[in-house]
Amino acid sequence: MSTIEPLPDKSSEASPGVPEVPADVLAELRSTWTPRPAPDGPGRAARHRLAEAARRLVEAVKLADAEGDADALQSVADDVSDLAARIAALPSLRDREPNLADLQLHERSPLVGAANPLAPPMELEADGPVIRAHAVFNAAYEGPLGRVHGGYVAAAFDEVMGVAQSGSGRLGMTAYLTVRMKRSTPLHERVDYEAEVTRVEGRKAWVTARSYAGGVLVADAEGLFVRPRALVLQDEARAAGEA
Ligand SMILES: CCCCCCCC/C=C\CCCCCCCC(=O)SCCNC(=O)CCNC(=O)[C@H](O)C(C)(C)COP(=O)(O)OP(=O)(O)OC[C@H]1O[C@@H](n2cnc3c(N)ncnc32)[C@H](O)[C@@H]1OP(=O)(O)O
Repeated sequence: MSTIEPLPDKSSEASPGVPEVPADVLAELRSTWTPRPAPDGPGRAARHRLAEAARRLVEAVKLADAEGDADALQSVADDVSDLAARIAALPSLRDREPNLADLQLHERSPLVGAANPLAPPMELEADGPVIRAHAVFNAAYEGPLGRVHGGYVAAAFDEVMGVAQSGSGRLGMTAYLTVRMKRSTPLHERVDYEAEVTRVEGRKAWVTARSYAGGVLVADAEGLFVRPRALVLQDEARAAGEA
């Protein structure tokens, strides 16, 4: 757990241009990702454990010293290669229809997914229309020495802001994302995020976000999320059916 103070709560400061979203609509939009569900069985718990072990593996590989014992490196390369083949031979999600638990952001996402070894994983939390998140990036995410790669800085914002757009009452896709990296984002320490919708116009929602390390602002971002035309047509057909 972090020892830093919680970020200021801005959820009561209604932004102009953001419609009030009924609680049941927000809950429905967020049902695929919050709260982080407990594993729905021993297989899923084992899969999460596997992903966590794979995260440690990736970081250890990243840090393995080329000036160390070359034979030992060759030997573990063989072992890891065998292990990859063993895992690939297990029953695969490619072989069946994914269920709801498989599809959850918390399961599969490359940023928050417990089953995805690429995910740090980030933790997400809804606070009214504001989404808060935190993550610790290990050595595998290094760009500048000791600091998080800018692409991952942006990816983390996309995830948090992609979830925060639920504050607009519906979900779209990232049309643009602008990140201002004011300071470099540190590795190995908790980074906090907050994001919220600032404006909604038709199927467009603008979202802003900030990240902090040790309580100090390191980056902020603005993005536009657009509900694809095809989905808007589906929404309208559904609404007409319900009327
Ligand atoms: C859809 C729901 C999916 C959500 C599922 C979530 C489930 C879990 C819940 C939550 C988790 C979220 C966590 C994940 C977060 C990650 C999100 C991502 O990374 S998404 C992947 C990266 N983004 C893409 O791949 C987009 C690629 N682009 C497109 O598909 C289209 O360009 C799209 C949908 C953005 C717009 O296409 P059009 O054909 O529907 O609409 P047009 O007519 O082109 O634009 C509509 C309006 O938007 C403006 N617009 C579009 N793109 C713009 C841009 N780049 N900059 C400025 N304006 C733009 C246009 O000028 C137009 O404005 P005017 O109506 O004329 O005023």
